[in-house]
Amino acid sequence: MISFVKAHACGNDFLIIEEAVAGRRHAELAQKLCSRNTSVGADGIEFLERRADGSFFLRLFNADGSEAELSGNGTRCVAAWLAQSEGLNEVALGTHGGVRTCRVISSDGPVFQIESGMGVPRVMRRAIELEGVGVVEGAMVNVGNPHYVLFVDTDDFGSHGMTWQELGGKIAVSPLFPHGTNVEFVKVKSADEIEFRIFERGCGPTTSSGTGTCASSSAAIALRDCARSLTAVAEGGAQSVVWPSNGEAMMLTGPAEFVCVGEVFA
Ligand SMILES: N[C@@H](CCC[C@H](N)C(=O)O)C(=O)O
Repeated sequence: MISFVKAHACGNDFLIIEEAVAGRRHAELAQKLCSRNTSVGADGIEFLERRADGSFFLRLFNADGSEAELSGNGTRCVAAWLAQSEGLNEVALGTHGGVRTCRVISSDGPVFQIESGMGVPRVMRRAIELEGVGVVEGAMVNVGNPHYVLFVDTDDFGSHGMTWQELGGKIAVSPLFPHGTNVEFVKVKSADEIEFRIFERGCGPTTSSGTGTCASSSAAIALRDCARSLTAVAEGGAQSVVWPSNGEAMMLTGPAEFVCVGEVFA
């Protein structure tokens, strides 16, 4: 049996498991335990390593067993857990995408509001050509992990005669991105509000993404003249970002909520 915590951030859900009990089974555990029909179900697993010097390191595995550099929402869920279980109201969490420092702003029962330093986004305008689709105009954005951001103005976020889920699925696995990419479809609603949809690498359509929020927002700020402080609304809810200047870290604020703790056969 493996002990876990389940938490979500705007519906983007994660299991938190101590690295010490993972053995070398990270990918296998992710595939097994993230299954929504046959196990607990989640978009990914955050494996929490406690290092001898007192620092923390997170390894994120997507539901398909692939390892990603980091998750913004998953990191926030872990920060909320460390606040709840160990009273750490500010914590630095190492990830393969860089160290993310998270600070509890408020809490109400199982719901925590947390501000996270998300590093400096890198935005590069880039048109891509997809077989059977044609040219797609968008931007490659790196926020510790890779994203491709497209701006759309359709009611249903579709583009190129496809639903956003269909087009997102094609872009995510295009050979143009050898390591795959997360994909966001962004609508600018006003100077300080965007709405977006997310096709996540290694997991598919999700209701929210922390790094996706940062990628979409930084692209909207850099390429669509949006305000440096804005609200990004996904299907699972809103998060807010502040990006003081292109060379500075983006700050992301949003919720994390505990669902349950338990033990699972694995
Ligand atoms: N939902 C996450 C992103 C998770 C990682 C992603 N699937 C990847 O492979 O990069 C977030 O909140 O950032």
